[in-house]
Amino acid sequence: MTLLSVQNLTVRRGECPVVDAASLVIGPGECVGLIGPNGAGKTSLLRGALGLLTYEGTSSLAALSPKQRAAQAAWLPQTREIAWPMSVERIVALGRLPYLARGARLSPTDQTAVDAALTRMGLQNYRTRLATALSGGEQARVLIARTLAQDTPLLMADEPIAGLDPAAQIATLQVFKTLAQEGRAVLTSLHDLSLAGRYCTRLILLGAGRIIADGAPRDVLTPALLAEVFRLEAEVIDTPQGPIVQPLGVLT
Ligand SMILES: Nc1ncnc2c1ncn2[C@@H]1O[C@H](COP(=O)(O)OP(=O)(O)OP(=O)(O)O)[C@@H](O)[C@H]1O
Repeated sequence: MTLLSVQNLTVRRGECPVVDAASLVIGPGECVGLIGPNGAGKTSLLRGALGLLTYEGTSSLAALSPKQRAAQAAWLPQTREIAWPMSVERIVALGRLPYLARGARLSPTDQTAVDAALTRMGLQNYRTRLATALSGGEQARVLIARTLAQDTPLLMADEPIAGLDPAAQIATLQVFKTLAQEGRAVLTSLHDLSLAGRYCTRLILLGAGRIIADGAPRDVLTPALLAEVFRLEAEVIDTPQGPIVQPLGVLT
């Protein structure tokens, strides 16, 4: 079964392709990390695949109606600020909107999904707090919980752990890994290469809009590819949990 199929996806910003003929297929059980330097095209690839940017090529998600797409994939954009003075629980419940008739109240199924999302993100005690009165990292966790409440086969997230403390970063990636183990799939951009190596089942390395490598973390996180794509001198250390990348310097 395929949860996302993208073929020859090209996204242009002006004349220039910032995603250049990218193809990828994601199935249940995969936690896929999208890595690459700043400006490589990670956000553009994710947004293009969702049909949120004009694109050439095909994407199975972009081809769906907005309602069908919302039932297939939850989307966590890079921007994390919560503007609405609502309780944490109500913000998370927004993840259920695709399933609710206009004006309808949450069903027991909806409430179960909201409760499960709050629990997964360790937010049980934040339920009644005003979301706008939380710290940046806490708000980020609330918005991740909102995508979890959407309860979709596929979760797509753009730098979900940016701004989270180390424990919250690990806890969040563990949630993503568990979702994959439960038979869903995750596609997430990440800048922490060691966490990407430890928690993702597969990494896609993007450089200047093109997919340079796509495979098992240890096959993608090589000193040669890190040098070529990130201009990074780095040591890759194998551990039982997966590869750890120790950056040593910048190549000129
Ligand atoms: N609104 C825009 N107009 C023109 N060019 C843009 C626009 N947004 C992004 N770009 C360009 O598109 C390219 C890819 O940007 P994108 O945001 O997809 O990269 P990214 O890999 O997500 O980067 P980062 O790691 O910094 O978030 C960059 O060269 C960027 O300058």
